[in-house]
Amino acid sequence: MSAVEAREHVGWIVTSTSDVEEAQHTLTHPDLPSEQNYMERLYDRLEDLKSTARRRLDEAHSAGGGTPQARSERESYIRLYTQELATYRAANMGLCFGRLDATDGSTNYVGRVGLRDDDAELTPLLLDWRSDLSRPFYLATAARPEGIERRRHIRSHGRKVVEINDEYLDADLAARSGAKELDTADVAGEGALLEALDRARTGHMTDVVATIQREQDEIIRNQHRGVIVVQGGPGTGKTAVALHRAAYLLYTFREKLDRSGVLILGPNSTFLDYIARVLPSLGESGVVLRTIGDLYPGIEAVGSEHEHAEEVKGSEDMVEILKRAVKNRQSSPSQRTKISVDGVSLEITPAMVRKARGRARMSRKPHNRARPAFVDVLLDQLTDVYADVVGRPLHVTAGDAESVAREAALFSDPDFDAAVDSGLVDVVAEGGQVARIDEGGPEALERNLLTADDLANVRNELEDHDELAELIDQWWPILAPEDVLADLLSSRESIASAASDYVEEDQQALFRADGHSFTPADVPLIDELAEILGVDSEAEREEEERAWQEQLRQAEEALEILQGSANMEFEDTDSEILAAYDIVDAEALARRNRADSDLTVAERAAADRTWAFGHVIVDEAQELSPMAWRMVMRRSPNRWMTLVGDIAQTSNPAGVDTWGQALSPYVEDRWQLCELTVNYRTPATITAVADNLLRSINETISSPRPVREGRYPVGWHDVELEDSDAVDATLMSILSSLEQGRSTAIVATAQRCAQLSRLPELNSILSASTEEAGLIQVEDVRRVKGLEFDHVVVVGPDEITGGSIQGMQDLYVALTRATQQLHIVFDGVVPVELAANG
Ligand SMILES: Nc1ncnc2c1ncn2[C@@H]1O[C@H](COP(=O)(O)OP(=O)(O)OP(=O)(O)O)[C@@H](O)[C@H]1O
Repeated sequence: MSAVEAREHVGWIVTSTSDVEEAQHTLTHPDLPSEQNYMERLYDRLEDLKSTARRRLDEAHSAGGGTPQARSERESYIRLYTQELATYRAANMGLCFGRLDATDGSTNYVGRVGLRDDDAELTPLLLDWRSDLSRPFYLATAARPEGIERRRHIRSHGRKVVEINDEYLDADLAARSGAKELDTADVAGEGALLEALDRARTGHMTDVVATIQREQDEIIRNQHRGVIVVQGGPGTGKTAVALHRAAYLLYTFREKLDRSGVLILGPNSTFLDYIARVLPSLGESGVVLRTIGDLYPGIEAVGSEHEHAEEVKGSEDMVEILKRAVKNRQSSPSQRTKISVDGVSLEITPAMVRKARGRARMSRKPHNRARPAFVDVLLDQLTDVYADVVGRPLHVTAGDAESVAREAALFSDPDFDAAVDSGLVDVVAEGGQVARIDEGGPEALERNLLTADDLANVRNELEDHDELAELIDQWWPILAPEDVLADLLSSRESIASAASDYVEEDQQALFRADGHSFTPADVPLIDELAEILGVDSEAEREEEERAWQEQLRQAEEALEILQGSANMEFEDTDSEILAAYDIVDAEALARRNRADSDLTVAERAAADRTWAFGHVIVDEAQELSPMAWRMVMRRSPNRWMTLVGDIAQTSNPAGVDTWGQALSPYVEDRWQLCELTVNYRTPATITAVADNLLRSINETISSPRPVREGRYPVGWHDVELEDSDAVDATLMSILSSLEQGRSTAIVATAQRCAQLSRLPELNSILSASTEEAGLIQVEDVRRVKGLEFDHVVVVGPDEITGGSIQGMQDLYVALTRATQQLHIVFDGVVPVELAANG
């Protein structure tokens, strides 16, 4: 399908095949003055609303004191006006970009934000692009006009309207408007998009709200309340769609999502930085942006990983290995241990510890939360031992006096001899030696000299027993997930024990030296361990709530005391005198110590491992390993998710091969697949080369249709890569041939990047480049996922394909990053997969 056919596919009425230059040619539209007036009116109204929000915000800030209720109301107002102000500020650029003329004669303007007049009827002046009434702006076609007869695209610079293009959805009206006007207008609607696509790229993505296409809009507004998967090739706008969907959902389900938050996960921090401005430019700030590497609160995974380790750690087998690693920390002694309580020596046998461990395991609670069971069973047994030793009358039936005396020492009971003499001790002797001392049976128990209170006291004493506490910490320690993982990965013995069924090579892959920082592949393991251990924010919250109630009780007590003494002090004095209890209530007093009350939902959600997000969006979702899916699914108990990705671009060896396989453990087949089929980034000249490679990766995946033909052929350069001078000279020659003022990425394997960054000529160009003049960067091929540049120079394609298990996919990603020009620098051999075009 040609670029023009692709444009028809996305729903434009194309009556001419003119290119970008022609589309940009602006005819003076007869409505330009009236549209300029309307634009002025909109901006004036926006200014009014901004100053009102600013004034209200100032008032809310300066209002002091008040009851806790007033304080919390004030905080809500501050949040509300801050958000309003951010929305109005964000709407400043390109405030209005469309107009819809309906067949019933009504007219609506479409823009970044909804505006109403301040008349009595609050007449709508501008529709928010996300409102239902705005939908035909994105969806209406000649075949399905949705009650619209004309769609107008308005381009402006600041307040100045610079271009108006009309699309007629009604043939009669188009004819009445005159054929010439119709042709030009129809092409110009397309021109708005082509102009946007042709624009020089900075290091940051921009929103596409004025030019969202039909198939994209259908996904953005998809009402399915479960999992939707957005599959699309490179440049089809998956990221754009994901971000606009977040803005749409926050607008449409504001109340619910304001409370629960939206999480957007991206592949790496460079990518998050690249997309970070899109949502604020749409007026949305309450979204948590994270990578898998920083999704676990308090952990920042910056280490790098060998891909074999990435594969092993990503496999779901790790769940069992981690469980074993935790089990291995639940130990029992190999010998009897003695502790002394009130001068009484108590013996703890391995069997007693094993019994406690068995009971704790049987509780089926996570490790840390099973510890109380372990402690309980151990203390019960020790209390019994104490009772046996101290309180229970014993009965001697046999044995010689000497042996009995030796046993007496064991019991540290000064009255033991007396007990033997009086026949209270039951010693069983064999062969002239004491074989064992029986508990004495039910009658003896009945005669136990310790009361229930005595035993309770003994138990309390055992609870506070330092030596015993240390032993318990050895046998059933409280564990932190990051410590368990660090200990496991840095000990070959621990790995061998926990992963005994792994082959040597896989065990090796897990090992790393002590003190190594965590990698992104470690983070899902830490999260899994947090589950196995029971590191639970819910429990922490309960604990916090208990602490809060305690603070409140203490504050009430303090105020009561104050009140009591005030009654005495002020008995005969002026009743008008204000006492502390008049102006501070218990809650306000207690609240002074509470620091977290001002946190936003996004801040609280980001800090809480167990936060249940209202909606979760995953970009480049094909990169998630089975372990990472487990982690992400925990954040989305309601399974309302938008997963965006392209399985042809999977570079994680543990990543997704098929969506069904990745999702079935969580939602079986209850997920919806939406596909994007048009490539907005890469022109056809570049796509042709990438398509050759795609066929080698997966024959069944069809490549998206490019919307632009492209002005430049792909450049091929045969250079000996080990000859640094030659490489330097080639790169210089390529860079000087590129259109200036545009961004350029030189993409290679990490190893080759290290060589490139030492090339003298290139280095001086790199350090002198600026964003304004067109940034030039050297980028590791593993870091360019999701990004785009005007020009891309791929160095050493065969090194990229041979450099990793997913090398072909990495090269495919690299080839599809350019919006304008692609150059390929190879060393004698062009990978066969590209050769058709070499
Ligand atoms: N409707 C649109 N109007 C204008 N620009 C668009 C539109 N859709 C996509 N684009 C632009 O096309 C480019 C590619 O979009 P995006 O990065 O979202 O694609 P992607 O499918 O996520 O690509 P990849 O999988 O390769 O990372 C971006 O510059 C984006 O702004």
